[in-house]
Amino acid sequence: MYKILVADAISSEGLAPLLGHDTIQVVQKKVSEVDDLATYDALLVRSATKVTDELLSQMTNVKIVARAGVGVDNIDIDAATKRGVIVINAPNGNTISTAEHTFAMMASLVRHIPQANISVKSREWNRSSFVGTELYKKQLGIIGFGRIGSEIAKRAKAFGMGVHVFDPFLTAARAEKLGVNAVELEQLLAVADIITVHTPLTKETKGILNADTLSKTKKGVYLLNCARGGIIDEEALIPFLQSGHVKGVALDVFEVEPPVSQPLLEFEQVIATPHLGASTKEAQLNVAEDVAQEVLNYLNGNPVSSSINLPTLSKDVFEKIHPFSSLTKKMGSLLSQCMKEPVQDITVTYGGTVADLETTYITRGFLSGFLQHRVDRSVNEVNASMITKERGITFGERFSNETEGYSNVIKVEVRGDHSSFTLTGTYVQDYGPRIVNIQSFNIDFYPDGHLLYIRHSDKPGVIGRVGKILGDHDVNIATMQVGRKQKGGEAIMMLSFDKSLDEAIVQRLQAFDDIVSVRKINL
Ligand SMILES: NC(=O)c1ccc[n+]([C@@H]2O[C@H](COP(=O)([O-])OP(=O)(O)OC[C@H]3O[C@@H](n4cnc5c(N)ncnc54)[C@H](O)[C@@H]3O)[C@@H](O)[C@H]2O)c1
Ligand SMILES: O=C(O)CC[C@@H](O)C(=O)O
Repeated sequence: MYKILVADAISSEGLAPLLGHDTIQVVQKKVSEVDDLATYDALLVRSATKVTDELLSQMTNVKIVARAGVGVDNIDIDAATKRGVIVINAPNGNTISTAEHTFAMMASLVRHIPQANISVKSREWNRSSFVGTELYKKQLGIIGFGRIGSEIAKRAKAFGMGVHVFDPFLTAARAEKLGVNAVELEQLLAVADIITVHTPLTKETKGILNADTLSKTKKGVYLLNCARGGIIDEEALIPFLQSGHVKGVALDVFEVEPPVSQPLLEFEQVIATPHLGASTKEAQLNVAEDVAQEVLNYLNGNPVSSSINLPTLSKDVFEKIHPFSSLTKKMGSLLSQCMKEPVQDITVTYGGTVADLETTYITRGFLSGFLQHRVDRSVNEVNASMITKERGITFGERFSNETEGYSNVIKVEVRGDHSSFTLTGTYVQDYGPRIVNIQSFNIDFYPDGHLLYIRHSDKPGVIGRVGKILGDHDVNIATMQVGRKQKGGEAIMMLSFDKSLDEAIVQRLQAFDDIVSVRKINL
């Protein structure tokens, strides 16, 4: 049974994909009203709930946090990642609503509609105070040209406006396709009659419109922020409003929400809404449906397409990758149990058909399998790279044309303080995962269950003695593979059993002269 906590006001209709399953219980309550936080598998929020490290530490069973919206600034992504909790959002569902809201704010701003509305309702008829400005032929500056920014550009062009955009990640081809003028920030500031911001709030975008950049704008400029509070520095705005340099400002978002003591709200020429960009029936239905479906996918072991802390994969791609990431997880676990010393570096080399896939995900599979024996917290594809780095282990990927006769091959080399260990695996269609080389010994076995890895001398009688000891302890050998490089040199054995071996048997085997080492492995 999966338990899902819906902690903010999310469209009930949109949660339909999660309802009506015998195996899923959906609870709609604020976090503060829940006393069994540790029993929940998934948490769904909008922006009201702050998903902090502290909250996650209480939700010890949570596997996924879903944000029904775009911005994830109310979620501590690093804390979630460290705990192996996937964070997803709903990036597309509220784009149109927010673009339309921004446009409504822009029209309201230049035509003084909110002020005129208050005036008329106060029984005044004061037409001369509300003379506005046309949008037609005005120059619009858009900072941040993603989903919402580009929808605003389309609408601005329909209004006959010139559109200038600043976005360091915007390609010239996309700007040309959308018919906008891609410029540097300074050029945008100099040319725009109206500036609207549509970036996430990051270290780079916080205060992107500040005292310095505002001083480079045209006198009489209008500003809008329907993205995140803080992208326009609220305090820095005040003198520009007082001097009339900034003619008007429209704010849907604030550095502190609700903005109870925000002095900007005292200005007649500042209009505001209470974070309403995404507040339409359509947007709320869209984002709720999107996250509900994604949570269902994740809990059912299927890929999610809008993860913040995991590479996003389509179902097709996931199906291609899954056999390889399962193989590398086993390889990581096997290698970690064979090589019992501190590790400095891990290199995963891909050859053949697997090299064309999203290998970062497959490498994360190896890291999570490897680390699960070395860390005391849950590790999975979400937090594997982060924990590896935290442990000071470097890792990288290589690609090779060498396939050693297989259609696909994954070779891992792990370098430790005193030695290194290599392991090669392949996935054979209709047959499954195989380990085909250990430490340059060719071998062929299925990486699963209870195994024993023995390094020994290639001498008559060694295999017989191993068999006898196991027989003496009533242990049935399920499979046995041997490999050697040359006659009479060192050799390896990989045995599999139906149950885990007692440590005493391992000790007895280890005591033989001709046995170099014995490792008990559980996969
Ligand atoms: N008011 C609301 O209710 C509401 C609703 C939805 C989204 N939002 C906010 O709007 C913002 C944009 O949403 P979106 O869906 O368009 O996101 P998006 O990711 O599609 O677009 C953001 C764009 O900002 C650009 N960008 C990043 N750093 C930049 C920088 N330093 N300078 C200039 N551009 C930069 C990115 O390249 C990207 O193109 C988000 O912060 C989101 O939280 C607010
Ligand atoms: O949940 C909301 O209404 C706000 C959503 C919006 O800020 C977002 O980032 O998607």
